[in-house]
Amino acid sequence: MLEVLNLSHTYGSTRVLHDVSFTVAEGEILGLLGPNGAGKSTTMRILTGYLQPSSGRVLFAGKDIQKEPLALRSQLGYMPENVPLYPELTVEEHLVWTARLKEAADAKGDTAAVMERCRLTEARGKLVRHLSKGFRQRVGLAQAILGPTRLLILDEPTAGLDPQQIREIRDLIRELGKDKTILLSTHILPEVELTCDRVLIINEGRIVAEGTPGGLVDTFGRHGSHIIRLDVDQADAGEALKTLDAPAWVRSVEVSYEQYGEGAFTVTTDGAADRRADIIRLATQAGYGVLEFKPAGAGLEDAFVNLVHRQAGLAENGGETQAGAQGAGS
Ligand SMILES: Nc1ncnc2c1ncn2[C@@H]1O[C@H](COP(=O)(O)OP(=O)(O)OP(=O)(O)O)[C@@H](O)[C@H]1O
Repeated sequence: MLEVLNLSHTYGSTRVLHDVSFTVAEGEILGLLGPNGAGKSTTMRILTGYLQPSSGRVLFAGKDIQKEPLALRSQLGYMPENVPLYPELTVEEHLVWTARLKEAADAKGDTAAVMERCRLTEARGKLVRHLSKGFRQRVGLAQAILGPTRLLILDEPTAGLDPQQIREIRDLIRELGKDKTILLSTHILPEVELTCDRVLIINEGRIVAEGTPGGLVDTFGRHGSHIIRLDVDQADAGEALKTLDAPAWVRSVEVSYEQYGEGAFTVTTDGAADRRADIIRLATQAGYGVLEFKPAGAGLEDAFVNLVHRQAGLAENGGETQAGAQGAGS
């Protein structure tokens, strides 16, 4: 549905996007995940036509949005990071006004349906200035889906919400995802794990990995820390630790008896290769029995931290900064 081709962007003399390319397929919920300043908002502003890229193209249903902006505008719902709303209007007045701006034939009818969908009906008479942040986000989402919207672009939709509000907005996004294509940005990992079908990880203006949340965990979980539990007691922990710490590719070993039980060690490798078999071999060749072996905290968070660290390490060593991780699990 959306094709992003070689986008680059420069603010003044600072290049913040480097040759960013990806596609968004019809019906999917795609997450753009990256730390603060990675270039998420810049990418989204370009996709919505608010910002002209320094170079690159965006095609919506095959049409170049720079040449034919209306092809996208009428079918796009955009929720910026801070939803601008008029505080002196009620929820309903605001949405009817938005529906009229979007040239709805039945502004009141469409508003009623959208308020129902976004669970705003009970708050219809409230002034926007009296709404909680969670309700303001719902009004932002309601505005975005009014009209013939097929594609929703949501910039940090849960930023600044409390845990209950976050859950409600996530549920709502998933529900909207049943009949809309959604691209959302976030720097919060559980967000993509819980909401998205596919994830792009962006760091320093580059797409450094792409895949399903599970696929990325699988790929990058191999390179991080692992828990190994051996048949050694407390007294022999020092000797076992020395054995595990011997190879140059081991970055650190910690005794983790308290967290993971007697005989447990956390082994962190340099991330350059999959060392799982090597760690087990190291222990067994030294005569230890391996009782348990598992990745330490194999969440997307570890995957993400590993990836960003690896990218930083490669850059320091003058290597290629693109981690070449595209396609993991997708
Ligand atoms: N209008 C601007 N002028 C100059 N630099 C900008 C401008 N907007 C953003 N930047 C810079 O561009 C880089 C990318 O910013 P962007 O807002 O796209 O990142 P982000 O991933 O959305 O981060 P955040 O979550 O913090 O908003 C940052 O270094 C930021 O300081």
